[in-house]
Amino acid sequence: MSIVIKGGTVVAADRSHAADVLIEGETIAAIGPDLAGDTVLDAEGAFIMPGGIDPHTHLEMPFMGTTAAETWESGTAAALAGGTTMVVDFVIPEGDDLLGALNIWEERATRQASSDYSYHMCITGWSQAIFEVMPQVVARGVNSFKHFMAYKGALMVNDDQMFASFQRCAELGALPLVHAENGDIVAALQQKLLADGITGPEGHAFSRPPEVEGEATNRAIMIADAAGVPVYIVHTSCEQAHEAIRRARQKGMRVYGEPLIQHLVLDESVYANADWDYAAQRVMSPPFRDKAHQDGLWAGLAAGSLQVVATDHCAFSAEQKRMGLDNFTRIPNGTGGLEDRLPVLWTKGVETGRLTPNEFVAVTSTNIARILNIYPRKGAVLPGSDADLVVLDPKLGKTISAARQASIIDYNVFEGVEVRGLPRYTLSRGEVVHSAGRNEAPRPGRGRFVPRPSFPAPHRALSTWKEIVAPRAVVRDPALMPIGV
Ligand SMILES: NC(=O)NCCC(=O)O
Ligand SMILES: [Zn+2]
Ligand SMILES: [Zn+2]
Repeated sequence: MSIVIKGGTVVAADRSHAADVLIEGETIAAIGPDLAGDTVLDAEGAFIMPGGIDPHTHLEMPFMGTTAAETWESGTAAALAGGTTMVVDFVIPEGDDLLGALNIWEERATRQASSDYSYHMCITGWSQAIFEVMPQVVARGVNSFKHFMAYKGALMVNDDQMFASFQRCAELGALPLVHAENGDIVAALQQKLLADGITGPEGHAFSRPPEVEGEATNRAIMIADAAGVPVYIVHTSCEQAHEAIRRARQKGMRVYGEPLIQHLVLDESVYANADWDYAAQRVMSPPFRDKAHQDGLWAGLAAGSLQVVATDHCAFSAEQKRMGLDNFTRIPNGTGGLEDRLPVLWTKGVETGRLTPNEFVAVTSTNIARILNIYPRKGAVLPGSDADLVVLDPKLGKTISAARQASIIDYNVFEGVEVRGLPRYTLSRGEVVHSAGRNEAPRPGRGRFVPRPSFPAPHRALSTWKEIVAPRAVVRDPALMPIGV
């Protein structure tokens, strides 16, 4: 059984060209003119792209005394409806039990996911047990470890713990990820704001100014450099953090930055909204910033100093957000975006000329697959690649509305935004899993785990260079040395 996608323009990260795409089974078999297959999908006037990969989701995440309401079933269905064919979710262990947590995530995902998926493992403390189990996590296809510099008293790790974990990542050929905000200063600012009588969602933004993100980003990069490992900074939201990443890259460090679609499009004015629910539903960390920061992020994506656009999809219901009605520090942090990332980025990025279609593909799919070591199985339109594809129709549009979304959340932070560039078709491993205008039911259990092997090459390059430039004692002729007293 084969499928041919006919009449479209193939848009890859490096070029665009008119071609048909032939799919046999789960993979792309051929790309070229006049291909034939059992089933024909019309791509006239549309772009054939690699399916989106969201490298940053928290489906059913236990956090801040509750659990994110978006399930693996609804979240992955929402992803496919929006053209994202793979998600990478964060496993949060309790204490040292990394493998136990991985099993819990595996159970949920295997049962519910309709898109493909993979995991990052979170390091929320440090011990000999964690040191010893990290290779087993890598052996199970999880090659990235996330560190929270924020959320003091909960998920936060200190510099010495992070340094130890980064060194272990270097040994294992694994990639450390960092949530970079100075958790000590955030906690102190939160207490000061509450004492000053600021209890509403605006307090959340005041307690996390760009400086706390910039400082932590610089520190994370310094620690990664000392440990001799590349580093990936999640949800880069401001110029201070971007500047740190840009400067490190100019110095030759392998540092990656990930803006979110929310930070690119939504700004801090939401927290001043008179409607408490509206403001609280937009509480996430880091908070939304002003236009100057947004302009910097867009420029970084075009210039290549930032590589990835993610969502950090961590979606709580309106009721859950009300846990912080009289205290902003109790509002569960997180927003959604899985279903909207591609169309919003297309509309606000490509249609405005901030990004080319090829850059769009790079930051939503190809760069992510490369950084996470699953390219070209994912993130590519090439013979042999998984047939995870989006036929994106630049004329197909909608007004975003929670009332019509696949996500089960009862609001949408992009409510009312008009977008174009919707998927005419989404294909996951050769199967049409979404067609425009049809509300597909979730297909729990069809998604598959994508193992990500360790990738020692960047680490080896770094350690080779570090060895060459390592400090060395000067060998002096004893005959020429001054005589000691
Ligand atoms: N970002 C956020 O507010 N919630 C999800 C957890 C995290 O990534 O920090
Ligand atoms: Zn985070
Ligand atoms: Zn996150």
